[in-house]
Amino acid sequence: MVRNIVVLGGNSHPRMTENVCNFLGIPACDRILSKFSGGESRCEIKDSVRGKDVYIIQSGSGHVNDHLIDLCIMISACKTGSAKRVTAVVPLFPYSRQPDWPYNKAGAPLSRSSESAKKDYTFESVPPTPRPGGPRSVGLSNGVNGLSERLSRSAIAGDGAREANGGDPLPRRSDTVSSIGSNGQGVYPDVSQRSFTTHDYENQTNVNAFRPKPGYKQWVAQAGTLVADLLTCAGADHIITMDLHDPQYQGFFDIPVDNLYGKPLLQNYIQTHIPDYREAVIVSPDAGGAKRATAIADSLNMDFALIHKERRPIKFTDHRNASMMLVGDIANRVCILVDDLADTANTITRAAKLLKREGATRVYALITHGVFSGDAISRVNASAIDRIIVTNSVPQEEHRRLCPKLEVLDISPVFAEAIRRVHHGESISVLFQYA
Ligand SMILES: O=P(O)(O)OC[C@H]1O[C@@H](O)[C@H](O)[C@@H]1O
Repeated sequence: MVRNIVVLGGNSHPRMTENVCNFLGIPACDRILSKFSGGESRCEIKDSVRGKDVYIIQSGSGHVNDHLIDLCIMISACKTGSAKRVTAVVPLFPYSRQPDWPYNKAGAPLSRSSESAKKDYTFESVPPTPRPGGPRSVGLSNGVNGLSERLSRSAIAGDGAREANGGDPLPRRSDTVSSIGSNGQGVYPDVSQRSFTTHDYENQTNVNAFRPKPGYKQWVAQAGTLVADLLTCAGADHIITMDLHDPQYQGFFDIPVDNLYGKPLLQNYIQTHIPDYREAVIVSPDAGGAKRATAIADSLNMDFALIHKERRPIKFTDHRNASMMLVGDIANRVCILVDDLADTANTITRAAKLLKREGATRVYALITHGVFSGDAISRVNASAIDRIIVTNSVPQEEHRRLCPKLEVLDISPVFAEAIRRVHHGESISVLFQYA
């Protein structure tokens, strides 16, 4: 039992608050956190925080914007309630991953959350990974070869082209059959009516909305700085988070940020759950995550391979689509994909398909933050991934119910210990070896 600590939970991850309190041997702070009928947040702190060291647990998932504003209000409420210090404990930090500029070359397929899109994934990039003399992918057994053909024709035909036989606008999305309506048109004629993912930035050909206007370089709001400022202005003295997509994001703050690592837990899983793991290959599904993945490969003395998202033109007419290319030999090996985040799960499911096509015997995906937005769980279920392991940096109960391939590693002890150490002014670097 630690003294003078108050742990206050937001609404984003009640299980995490409960676990952390159990580890620390203290009850969670009593509070009301709800909404007024007009939609504004209502926050009342029912226990005294005067002179206390307060830790507010709120993760960046679900209703992210509501949770973010609730976090700001809770921080402010504690500060004005005379708390000595307020630390925001944010296992998955919101708005720390957005691209600062839309890609101006073509890329991955659109992803979306429509109910109608929950089957018939091909996991193909269009065109497929080029291999000298290599065969084209045959797609999954759920049969979308015709679509694959049609889409590759569309890629070659170029922007605005129409199919010779029907004259319909060509379909643009490549990974679900249901993206093509019965009239042959994409089901999302209006970009404003559907969810947006970072893949939309990559694939500007899907929607005219991403075509830059002549003479104007499109400006993308960089909310990361604003969010850092909001938390600091609200009164946060300290941030504890885990596996920031971009570790440099810590520099957006002028208060201390402790960025804990998921690596020791993931590493421990490999050592204890994957038979003959030293014969397996660690794979990064994109160049951005290579450092994270090689760190694990180096620690465990394992081989490493990289999937490179090729966004440059690979032939004259294929100027609009990204392919994934494997760098490294994984034939007849178990592959372990390592990434910080699965959001739409587009990246890892496409990577898994590529790995199986290149001869992988089994594919694991080890991910710190399993956001699984939209139809991601269905996508994972239908994919070539054999086992997917995530931490509970965001709630995983529902995902686990829907996905038999999913295993969850509990990070509450890491956060509880980080809180205890920060409270006592002890070093937290030992947690970087935690397993
Ligand atoms: O493909 P989804 O799951 O949407 O997004 C996850 C990917 O996007 C990147 O920022 C992450 O590092 C990860 O590679």
